Amino acid sequence: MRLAYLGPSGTFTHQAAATLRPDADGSPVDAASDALAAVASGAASYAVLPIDNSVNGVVVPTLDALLARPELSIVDSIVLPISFDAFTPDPAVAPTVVVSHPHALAQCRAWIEAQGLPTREAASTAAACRDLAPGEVGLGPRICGGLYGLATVAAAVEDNARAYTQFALVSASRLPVRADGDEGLLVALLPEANVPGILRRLLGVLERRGVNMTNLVTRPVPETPGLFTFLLFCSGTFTADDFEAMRAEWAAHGGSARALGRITPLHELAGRS
Ligand SMILES: O=C(O)C(=O)C[C@]1(C(=O)O)C=C[C@@H](O)C=C1
Repeated sequence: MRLAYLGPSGTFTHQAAATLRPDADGSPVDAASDALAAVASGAASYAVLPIDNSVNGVVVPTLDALLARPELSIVDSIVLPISFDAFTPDPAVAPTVVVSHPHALAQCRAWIEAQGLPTREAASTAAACRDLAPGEVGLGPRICGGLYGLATVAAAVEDNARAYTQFALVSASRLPVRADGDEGLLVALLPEANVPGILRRLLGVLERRGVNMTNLVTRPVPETPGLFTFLLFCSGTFTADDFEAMRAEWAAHGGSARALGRITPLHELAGRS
């Protein structure tokens, strides 16, 4: 069974994929859209992608790729602690730039500032570490040091020692929509039109049903300039029937709802060690 993940070997996403589906044959790809294209075409049974980080927020390329693939849904998720080490391919050469995934650079601001170095973005943490030239410092998971023959400049350079990223397992099969206990649901709501009060009316459905919204993200609808999809990160307890009733209410208020799948609200982790 093939599983496409944001690669190359050694990314946090690789670690999430190996934990979610240890039996799968992992296949690294360069971007979220490529991973979902592989599932949509049947070339892979699953994809694993990062969704949101407790420090830097949602991973926009993953959300956009999911919105573009209504035939796919999130069937499982995992939340992993995130810590970055700084690596160099050649300790004898003075560092000139820090390279990593934009989410990694955003989570290590204090350390980067203390070095007084500029930054450069890479497609992933492991891609940054794999492609380092002398004088470049890469930020990535500890495993990248051994994988890519690098020397460690500094360990655990993140600003926040309790950072988490959530990763989604995506497949073409649709699970019945429900959530229980500390699970949540990610819902895409497309308003019919951008008119005054539409968001308040749509969110009223959650309030009346006692469903908590833990995050709200808006993404443009590429085909309709000025129209946005609202992505609702919800937490609560729903049955499939509850969701169908909510979907009908949203439709009555001018919104079409699609459940992207079950996720873990990151605030649920606040009390965990
Ligand atoms: O580059 C990686 O290692 C990834 O798996 C991507 C990613 C992300 O998209 O946020 C995953 C976790 C970390 O927060 C940093 C980068």
